[in-house]
Amino acid sequence: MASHSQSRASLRSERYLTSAKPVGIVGVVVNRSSFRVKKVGRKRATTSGLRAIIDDGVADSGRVRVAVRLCPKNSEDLSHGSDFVDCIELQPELKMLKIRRNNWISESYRFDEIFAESSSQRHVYETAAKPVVESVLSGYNGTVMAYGQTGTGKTHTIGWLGKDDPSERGVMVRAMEDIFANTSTLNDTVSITYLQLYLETIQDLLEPEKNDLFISEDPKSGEILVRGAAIVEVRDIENFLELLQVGEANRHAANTKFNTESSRSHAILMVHVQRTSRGQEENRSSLVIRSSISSSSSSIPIVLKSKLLIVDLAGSERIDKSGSEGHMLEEAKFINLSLTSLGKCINALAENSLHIPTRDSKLTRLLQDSLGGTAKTSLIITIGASARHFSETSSTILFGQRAMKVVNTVKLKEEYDYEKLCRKLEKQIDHLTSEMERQQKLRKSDKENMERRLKQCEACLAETEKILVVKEKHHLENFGFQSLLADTTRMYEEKVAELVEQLQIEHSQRATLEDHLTSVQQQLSDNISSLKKQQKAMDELHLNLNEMSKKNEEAASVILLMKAGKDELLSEKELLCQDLKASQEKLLHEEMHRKSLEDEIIRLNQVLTKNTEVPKGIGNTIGPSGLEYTVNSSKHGKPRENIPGQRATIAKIFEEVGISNILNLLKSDDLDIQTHAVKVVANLAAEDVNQQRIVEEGGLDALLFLLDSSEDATIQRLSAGALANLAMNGMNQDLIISKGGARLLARMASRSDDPQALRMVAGAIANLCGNDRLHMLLKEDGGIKALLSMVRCMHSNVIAQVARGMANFAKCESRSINQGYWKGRSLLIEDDALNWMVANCTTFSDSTRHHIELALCHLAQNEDNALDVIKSGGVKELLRISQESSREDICKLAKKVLKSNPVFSAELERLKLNY
Ligand SMILES: Nc1ncnc2c1ncn2[C@@H]1O[C@H](COP(=O)(O)OP(=O)(O)OP(=O)(O)O)[C@@H](O)[C@H]1O
Repeated sequence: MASHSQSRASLRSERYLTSAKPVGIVGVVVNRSSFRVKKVGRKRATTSGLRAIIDDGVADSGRVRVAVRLCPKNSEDLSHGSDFVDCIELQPELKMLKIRRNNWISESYRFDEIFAESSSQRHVYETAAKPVVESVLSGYNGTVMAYGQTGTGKTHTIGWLGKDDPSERGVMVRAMEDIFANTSTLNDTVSITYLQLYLETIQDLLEPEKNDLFISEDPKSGEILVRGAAIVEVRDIENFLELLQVGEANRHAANTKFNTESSRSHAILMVHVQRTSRGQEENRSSLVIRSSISSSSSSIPIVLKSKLLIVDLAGSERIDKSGSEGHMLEEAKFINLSLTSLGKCINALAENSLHIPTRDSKLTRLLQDSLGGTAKTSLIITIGASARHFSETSSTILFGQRAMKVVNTVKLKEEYDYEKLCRKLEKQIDHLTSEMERQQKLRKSDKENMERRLKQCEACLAETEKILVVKEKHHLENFGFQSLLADTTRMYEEKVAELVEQLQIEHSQRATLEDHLTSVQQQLSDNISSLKKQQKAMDELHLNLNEMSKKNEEAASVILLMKAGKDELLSEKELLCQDLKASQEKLLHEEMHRKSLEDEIIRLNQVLTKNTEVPKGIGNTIGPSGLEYTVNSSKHGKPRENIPGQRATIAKIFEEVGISNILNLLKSDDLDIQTHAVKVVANLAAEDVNQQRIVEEGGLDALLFLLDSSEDATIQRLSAGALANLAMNGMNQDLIISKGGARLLARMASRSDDPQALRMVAGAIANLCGNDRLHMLLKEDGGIKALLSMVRCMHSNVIAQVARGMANFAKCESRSINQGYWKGRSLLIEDDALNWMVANCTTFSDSTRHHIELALCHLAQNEDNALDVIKSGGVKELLRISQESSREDICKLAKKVLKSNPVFSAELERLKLNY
């Protein structure tokens, strides 16, 4: 890739190419008859493809090949058709043409190709130009040139763009198409330079400001260069066409007699093709330099550079005939000068002259390489058939004939990319240098190791020698010492034996002493420990003694105290005995008194019972207190005590017996006494004055206890009656509820079927209903539900109490609402009392009915109950009450209720009822 971009860069400027880049040029002379290029897509063309191209290429002899193309007659020719006959006769199959001077004289000429008027552009290109293009793709220089009289079709043949009709494309466009098709954008570059030679001045047609460009020759390669000319890289055919059009627009043209759009300049298109090959280029025997490069450089890219010149010469015509004047005359002179110079060069080349006058004109200079140089050249001469231009046609044909004699020496040009080679070699050198350094280091360390080991060996050797010398010396001395040593040893052994003996004696003595010492020490320590023990025992004895004497003292004082206490106790005992005796006497007295009281109570109860018995057929009424009073005489006409009389009797009992004694009797084990006591308490509770004392003395608790625990139905009924009486008082109501009285009453209501008992329970609950503060608690304890449930016994007295309770409840609730203490749907309705009221409004006795009516009116007063009242049919009932109730106040109340609430009026309207 790097080398590729390098190649591109090197093509941007010829100056750079020729002066700076270190390239090696390999000149190879080849002598091949023809070139064949494998046609592959430009993008697919590969390096190996290029190599194949090069290897397969076969060059021709190198002679300039000349083709003749006959131009179709133009309008002018046709208009002069009658005056002049054609002077040209073609024999394409023989590649010959005949030119007639007159009716008698004609000359025949053979050319490489003859193109008739009808020859297509494609045929002309493929026959005359394509071989040159193929050789260029193979790395050789090539030239395709058109020469001929003005208006004979040079530009048509060479430079026609064929924009409207692609079949009309000329050599330039077709050549570029082939080049693009056979090169790769990856490895190859194609660039162009487009020049015109006008009035002996070279102008860049792509950058027209570059005028009067200078021609030079590469001293090494002999290549002709135009300094400063733009070399524009071309990507594809479209890109080329654009550039060509730019160039055409800048080309100088004028209207001549012969051609209305005559090219007055020579146009030279230079196509630079650079192809890069990579990989193993081993078999290039031609590469002399290869042998001087090591085998490792075999992958160096080889760059093939070739150049294709496509030249559209200006028209060759006789000045007098062309009708040029003034500036155009100047033009014509210059054109003819350059063409004449071209002719001269060709003549010289054809005659193998030593001197070729290429420097006579810039045209010949530019074409130096194309004619007699290293390029493969194809010349297309264009002629007209009209005899009018016999002279020009004849000279053109002669020009072509001479050109056919010019022989070129085709050369292949390859370059090595030395920079890349250098880089690669430098890399190898670096690698080898580092490898060498590494080896040197290894060798150095090996050498050091060896030297160190050698030194060690030498030292070892010296040491060994020393040891050997010493050993030798010792060996000699050893003899003298041995006898002396034996004597001395003997003597020492004897002395040692003596000493050992002495030592043994001393040792045994010492052991004896040590044993003695040990036994003495042992004895001593035994004595000391026994002394210590004795001391300790003494100390303990002392302590015990002290404690005992202390305890003795304490015991003596306690005994004294006890004695005093005993005296005291004895006197106390005496006093207590006296008290006990007195108490026993008192107790006896009280027992007797109690007995007499009990007798009295029994007697009184009997009296009371007799008095309160209700003869059959006579209804009882329940007083506001719930206590039963006889209100009528007995059936037998026997006069009864009236209520004040009873009260007086009870008050008398109360005064005489005392409330606490009576309440004590409630706890009696005797059921009779208990029953009588409950009766008395119940009757006492009917009096407001007694109620407070009964409650204060624990009467309420005792009654609730009996209600809860007694299994006797009479006691339960009487207790309920007593509770009913106590429940008349507001304060008691609070206490009854707080002590669970409502729950007990509700339980009794659900368990009992005795109408008398239920009447007491209903009376008690009805009294509690009269306290609006307790409504919620009463409901929560099941009081309301219990009240309603008792209607099941269908006993009028019970129902009367139930109705009274409802009236009480509804009235109090209504009052609370009015006072703002309560809001919302009635608790009675929640427990389903309303439906019963509506259904039973007219069922019972007057007093019961009044209670129900009142209850209904009060419920209807509450707006929140209105819908329930309507739903239950209560409106109709209210209307009836307002109209039919036997109590005036209830009638009024019902009317008021109906009037006050518009929903009732609406309901009445709906029912079509009037009030
Ligand atoms: N083979 C051909 N077939 C059809 N038309 C042609 C052919 N040759 C030339 N012509 C027509 O003849 C006219 C002149 O041709 P052209 O401009 O190519 O001549 P020329 O030789 O380049 O002239 P000049 O030297 O003055 O530039 C053009 O209109 C061109 O189309």
